[in-house]
Amino acid sequence: MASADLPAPRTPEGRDGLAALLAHPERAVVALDFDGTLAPIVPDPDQARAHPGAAAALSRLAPHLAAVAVVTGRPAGVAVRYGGFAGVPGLDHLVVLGHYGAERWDARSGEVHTPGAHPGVTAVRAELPGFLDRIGAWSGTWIEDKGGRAVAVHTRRTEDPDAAFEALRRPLHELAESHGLMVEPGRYVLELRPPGVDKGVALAAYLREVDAGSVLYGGDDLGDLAAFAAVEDLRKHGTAGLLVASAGTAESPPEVAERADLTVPGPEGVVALLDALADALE
Ligand SMILES: O=P(O)(O)OC[C@H]1O[C@H](O[C@H]2O[C@H](CO)[C@@H](O)[C@H](O)[C@H]2O)[C@H](O)[C@@H](O)[C@@H]1O
Repeated sequence: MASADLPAPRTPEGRDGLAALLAHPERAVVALDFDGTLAPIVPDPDQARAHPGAAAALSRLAPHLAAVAVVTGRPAGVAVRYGGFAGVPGLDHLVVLGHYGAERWDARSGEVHTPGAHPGVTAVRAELPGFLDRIGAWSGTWIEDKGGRAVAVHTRRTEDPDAAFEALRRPLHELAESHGLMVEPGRYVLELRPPGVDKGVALAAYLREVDAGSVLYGGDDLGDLAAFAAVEDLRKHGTAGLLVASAGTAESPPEVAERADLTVPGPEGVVALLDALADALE
């Protein structure tokens, strides 16, 4: 049963995706990015927390669905803590795919499975402060240490975050390449991490694992486009999918909203959508 509060996707594929979720929720997966989608963007990544209604909305929705997952660039354990996802009734089967799918936390076990430190990341973590000094990175450029699987360089707190970001692109690509890493660009952040997995690879594998009949994926940033591509590919092969952009601020990458079937205003809009879906299914 549809709810009056459910927004209508603007594409036929999106409308099919929503219809499939509502018709057969027991086969549907809802997968969401963390920063910018479930959690409002803030200047300090350590201060990011899920929207106050996020865990509650997910916990209302999850019992009706095949699965709920969070797919994030964060270490899985960090997303679990900042999301307040552990021990929430209804979220006892939640899965968090962290580090773009390299790590996995399962609510069932409470454990994180990680491939462990990557030697290239270990080397870059040591080299990066001196490297940024040498290339004259803008004042306010800041290194986020994400453990052994990635290191992120942020420009949000510089005087000109766009210029500081552009100035870093090439040198960081060269540094990453010299250590067998890749650069994942995001909102005023360039992340150096091992290649081989992305949100699309991780999402597609998870959907196969749970034998999903349909999927809703929501994201806000460039790293989410790989997951969008995975859903677009599944749609070509008969699995219905709804792509949701969490957008609406000047810094939201336009590519995300352009590719989405439905755009909602940031984490507030995402939580309202989850609640509307739960209303429709209850
Ligand atoms: O895949 P996500 O869940 O979206 O995580 C991607 C990166 O997000 C974080 O950075 C972003 O959020 C910060 C806190 O709001 C913000 O300050 C920063 O400008 C954004 O780019 C995080 O810090 C990264 O490690 C993640 O890779």
